[in-house]
Amino acid sequence: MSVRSALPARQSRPRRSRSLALRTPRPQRRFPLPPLSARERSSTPLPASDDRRALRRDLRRRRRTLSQHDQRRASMALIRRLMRLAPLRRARHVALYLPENGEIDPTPLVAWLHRRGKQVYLPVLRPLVENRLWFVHWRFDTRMVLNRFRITEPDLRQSGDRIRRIAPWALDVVLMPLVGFDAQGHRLGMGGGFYDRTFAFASRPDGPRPALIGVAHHCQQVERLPHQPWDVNLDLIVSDRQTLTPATHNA
Ligand SMILES: Nc1nc2c(c(=O)[nH]1)N(C=O)[C@@H](CNc1ccc(C(=O)N[C@@H](CCC(=O)O)C(=O)O)cc1)CN2
Ligand SMILES: Nc1ncnc2c1ncn2[C@@H]1O[C@H](COP(=O)(O)OP(=O)(O)OP(=O)(O)O)[C@@H](O)[C@H]1O
Repeated sequence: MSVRSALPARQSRPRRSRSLALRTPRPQRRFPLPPLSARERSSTPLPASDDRRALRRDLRRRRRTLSQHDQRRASMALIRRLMRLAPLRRARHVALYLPENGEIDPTPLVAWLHRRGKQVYLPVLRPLVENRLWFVHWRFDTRMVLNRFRITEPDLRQSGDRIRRIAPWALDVVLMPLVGFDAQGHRLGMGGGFYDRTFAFASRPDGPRPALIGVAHHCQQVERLPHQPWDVNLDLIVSDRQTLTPATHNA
């Protein structure tokens, strides 16, 4: 399926004026990141820190610097790992995302999912409620729009029979885009708390819940991330290099 073909042309963001950029002192970077070689990019852990915003920015920059070739190779390696996972092989309803900003690309999995009769869902920013997601069935005729973060998502304004939402608890597997992760299974997302809020119910011991699988490039692994009380626990983290089962939570 062509993801991008139906998309509206991108508009460039307004640039900050040079004079403003010169007048505003740049904050001291806590994680100076010199340009990395391809090998270094995928193996250097960043230091532990509680400065989530700075870490988020640096990790986002890190994944953005991957070449198209590295991106494609990482995506294929990720897909090969995902296809082996029992929760995904068993699943009927699978949520993934359209990659932005250097995120590892899970969409080559879609053909495999469809061949096995599985239904694929995409996150949509939930209207009127603060930072929560809906999940909408993604079909060949789903009309797409850009949301306020300029991420492509299904258009909620299309006619009722073409828009099919699923309750988050009814999903079998959710592939969650990570900005960072550590070996304990702690995660760093985009900072909106969208996935944390939407899947907060998954921390309760009873009731149905999807398998939450964080996905990222190997170079997004850091030594240690602090656990926040509201962080949803992941069942697995899969990168292009490893499949990680978080041993303990809240450690
Ligand atoms: N591909 C993809 N789709 C996704 C997510 C994601 O992480 N990746 N989301 C996962 O949650 C949701 C969108 N969440 C987002 C949260 C913050 C920003 C963001 O760019 N924040 C800016 C500040 C924006 C502002 O408030 O002006 C920033 O961090 O600089 C983008 C998306 C739903 N769709
Ligand atoms: N279940 C929740 N209920 C209310 N607020 C929440 C909940 N989960 C997270 N938040 C709030 O969302 C904000 C962002 O959280 P955090 O920095 O952990 O985001 P993130 O995990 O990077 O983002 P995401 O969940 O979208 O991937 C925090 O201010 C946090 O208090």
